[in-house]
Amino acid sequence: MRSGILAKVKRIVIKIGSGVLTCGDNGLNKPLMGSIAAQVAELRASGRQVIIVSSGAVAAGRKELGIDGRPRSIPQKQAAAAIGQSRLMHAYEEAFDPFGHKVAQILLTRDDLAHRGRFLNARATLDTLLSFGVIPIINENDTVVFDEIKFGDNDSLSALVTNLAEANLLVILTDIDGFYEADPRTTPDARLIPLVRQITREMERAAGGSGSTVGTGGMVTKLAAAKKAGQFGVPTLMLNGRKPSLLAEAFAGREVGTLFLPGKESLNRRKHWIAHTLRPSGRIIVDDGARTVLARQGKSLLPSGVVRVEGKFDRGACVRVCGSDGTEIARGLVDYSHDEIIRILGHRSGEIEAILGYKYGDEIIHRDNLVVL
Ligand SMILES: Nc1ncnc2c1ncn2[C@@H]1O[C@H](COP(=O)(O)OP(=O)(O)O)[C@@H](O)[C@H]1O
Ligand SMILES: N[C@@H](CCC(=O)OP(=O)(O)O)C(=O)O
Repeated sequence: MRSGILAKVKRIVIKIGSGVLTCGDNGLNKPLMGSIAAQVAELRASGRQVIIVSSGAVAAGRKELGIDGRPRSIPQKQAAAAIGQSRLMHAYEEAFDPFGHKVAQILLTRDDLAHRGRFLNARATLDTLLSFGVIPIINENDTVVFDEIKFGDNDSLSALVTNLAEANLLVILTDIDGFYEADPRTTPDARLIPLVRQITREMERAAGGSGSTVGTGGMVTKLAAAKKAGQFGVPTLMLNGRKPSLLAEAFAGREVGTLFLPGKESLNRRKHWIAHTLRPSGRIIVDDGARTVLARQGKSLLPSGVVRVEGKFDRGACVRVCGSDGTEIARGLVDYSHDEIIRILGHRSGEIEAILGYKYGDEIIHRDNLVVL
């Protein structure tokens, strides 16, 4: 099954973790970067396109600044990223040069992808680079981000880039052989899970944080990324990137690492973007009747099912739709602002115009703009 899946893949996003690219306090692991470049060059020679999402800027910069361990403040981390990012790109240029491949740097914040126009712009740039045969290397723009516009970790970023690029495979290269039934740091005899058909709650509980001083998120964010890619119909292959030829071996048919299969039903690009890239700005609490029809029948959210609104947002904003127990059941783009919803909630759609003096439509969230989670 694996080789069947990998044989069909045309466009791949490869995420490379800090623990793969750096070796302790000695900065970037250039020999290993060379072997990754050789394997990527092989994939390119087989007619596949590759986009890299690379971590490592903070870890590389930290060495240059003489910071021991993790940077202690946000400005320190941002300064480390500023110096490390140029070192990182230089190392990639050197690694790909012997294979005749050019690389290009793309630094993103969540805002760049949450704005539909900028998202499409980034997409056009990616396509153009790929059409010139260049290998795009993406990282979070760590030097300028703050909480509101942050992806937070590159596992999440790689899942969003998979959507951005409409790739058919996400590869996560990390510092461990794959996903284990328990965190191997605390359970040394834990077994590797080679194939995951569906990410369960139990698996999420088995995923721990990062085991190194350079990684962010650990297995928690990797599972979340595999889940997001899966909702877009894309499988995720997690491999040990420290082993120099594993990527090539996996494509040659060797069953290494962990393969996460996508779900049977997948979201289209726009709904995936609403669910995962946009940042929700408020909550709409619905009654049990609305909850059932949204979840089971894929209907629009009408004012009659709304019980309460939390937060302030404009028409067109992305909001969470929650049940009365607070569980998030869906996410969507609202046709009315928070103060308009407060006035029409609990009423029939036919009454909207009489209450507001105007009407955009019958729905608070139209089903085309609603994603059940
Ligand atoms: N169930 C698990 N299976 C495998 N690794 C796990 C698990 N739970 C936690 N981990 C930890 O996650 C680490 C990989 O994540 P991280 O340090 O963030 O790497 P990266 O820099 O590649 O993103 C592993 O080294 C391991 O210590
Ligand atoms: N953007 C940061 C990496 C953040 C991150 O997610 O790191 P990792 O867990 O090693 O993939 C950097 O370049 O240092």
